[in-house]
Amino acid sequence: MSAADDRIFLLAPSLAMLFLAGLLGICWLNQRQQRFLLWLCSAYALTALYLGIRSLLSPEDLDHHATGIGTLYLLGSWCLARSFAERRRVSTHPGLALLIGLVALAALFYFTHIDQNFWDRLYSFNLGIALILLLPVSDVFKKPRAKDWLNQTLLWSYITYALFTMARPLLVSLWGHTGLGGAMQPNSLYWATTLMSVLFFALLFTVLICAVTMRDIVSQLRSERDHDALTKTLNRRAFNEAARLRLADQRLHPIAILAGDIDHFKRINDGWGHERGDRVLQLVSATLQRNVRSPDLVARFGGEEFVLLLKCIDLAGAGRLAQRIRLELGADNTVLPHEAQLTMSFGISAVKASAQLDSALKEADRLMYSAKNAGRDRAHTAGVLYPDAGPGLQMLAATP
Ligand SMILES: Nc1nc2c(ncn2[C@@H]2O[C@H](COP(=O)(O)OP(=O)(O)OP(=O)(O)O)[C@@H](O)[C@H]2O)c(=O)[nH]1
Repeated sequence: MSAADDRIFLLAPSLAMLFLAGLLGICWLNQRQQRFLLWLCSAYALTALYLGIRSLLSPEDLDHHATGIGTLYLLGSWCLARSFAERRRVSTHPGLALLIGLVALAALFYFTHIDQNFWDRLYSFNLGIALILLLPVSDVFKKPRAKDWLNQTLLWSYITYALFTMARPLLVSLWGHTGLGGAMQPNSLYWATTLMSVLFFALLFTVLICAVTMRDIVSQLRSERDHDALTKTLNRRAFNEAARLRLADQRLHPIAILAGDIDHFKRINDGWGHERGDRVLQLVSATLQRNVRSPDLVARFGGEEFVLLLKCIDLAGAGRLAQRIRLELGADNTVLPHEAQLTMSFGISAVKASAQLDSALKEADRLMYSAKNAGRDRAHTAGVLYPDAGPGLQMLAATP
C-alpha cells in the first residue's frame, strides 16, 4: 500500500466517528432534554480528533505533541463517562477524574521526555483513561439493578470497553509478533487494534444508545397518552383498558367501582382562582392514590370527577374506604384557607365482569349524583335506600 492509501485507511475510523458524532448531535438537537446525547457527541468528536491527529503524526512529532493530544483523548473519555453517568443519573466524581487525568498526563510527560520508557508510557496513560471511565460505574452498582436487558447490555459494554482500554497494551504485546516495539508507528499492530476497537465500541454504544433512547421515548409517549397531565392519574381510555384486564383476573374479585366528585369545585375556582383549583385536584388525587392498593386503579374522568377500581373488596368495604378518604381530605386540606371545607361525594357499585363495566360505571355515577342531591359530602352505595339524612356514609336499608 502507498503512504496515501495508508493514510486513508488510518483516517477512516476517525471520519466514521466524526460521522457518528454528527448523528448524535442531530439527535440531541431534536431531544434536548436527553443531555447524555450531547456528551456522547462530544466524546466521539474529541476521540475522533485524537485518533486522526495521532494517525498522521510521525513518532518524533508524536513525542513532541504527546501531552497535547493525550489531553484530547482524556477529555473525550471524560465526556464518555459523563454521558454514561448522565444516563444512569450518577456522578462522574469530577474532582477525582481531574486528579486522575493530571496524574495520567504527568506520567505521559515523564515517560515521554524524561525517562523514555514506552511500555510505562502506554500502560500508565491507558490505566488513567480506564479509571476515568470506571468512575461512575461503582455508583450504578449501588443503585437498585435495572431489570431491562438493553440497559444491562449498555452497562456491560461500557465496562468491557474500560477494561479493554486498560488491557490493550498488554494484549497487543502478548499477541503481536513484534510486541509493542513499533507501537509508535501509525501503521503498527498496536495502533490498528486501538483504531478498530475504539470504532467497534463507538458503533456498539451508538446502536445501544439509539435503541434505549427510542424505547424511552415510546414509553414516555405511552405514559403521556395514558395519564392525566395535571394529576398523573389514569385517563378514561387507559382506565377502561386496565379495568378490563383486572376484571378478567378472578383472583381480584370481588371488585368495586368508586366514583367521586369534589363538592362545589366551581366555588373553589371562583373564590381562590383556577391555579388553587388545580392544586386541590392534585391534593385529591394524591389522597386517593395513597388510599388504594396495588393493582387498584385511580383515574380522572374529567373536570373534578375521579373513578377508582378496587380489588378484593365488597360494597361495605368500599364504603368504609370512601369514609376514610372523606376524613383524610378534611384533615389534609393544606391548599384552601382554614374556613373552607374540602369535601367529596361518592357513588359505589360492584362489577363482576368486563361486559358489565360500562353499566357499573353508570351506576356509580348515578349514585354519586344521588349523594350530591342528598346534600353532598357522603357516599351512596348500590342496592341501598337512602333517606336524605345528614352527612356520612349512607347505607341504611338494603333493597330486596
Ligand atoms: N382548576 C380547574 N378547574 C377545572 C378543571 N376542569 C374543570 N374545572 C372546573 O370545575 C368546575 C366544575 O363545576 P360544576 O360542574 O358546576 O361542579 P361543582 O361546582 O363542583 O358542583 P357540584 O359538582 O354540584 O358539587 C367548573 O368551574 C370547571 O371550570 C381543571 O382542570 N382545573
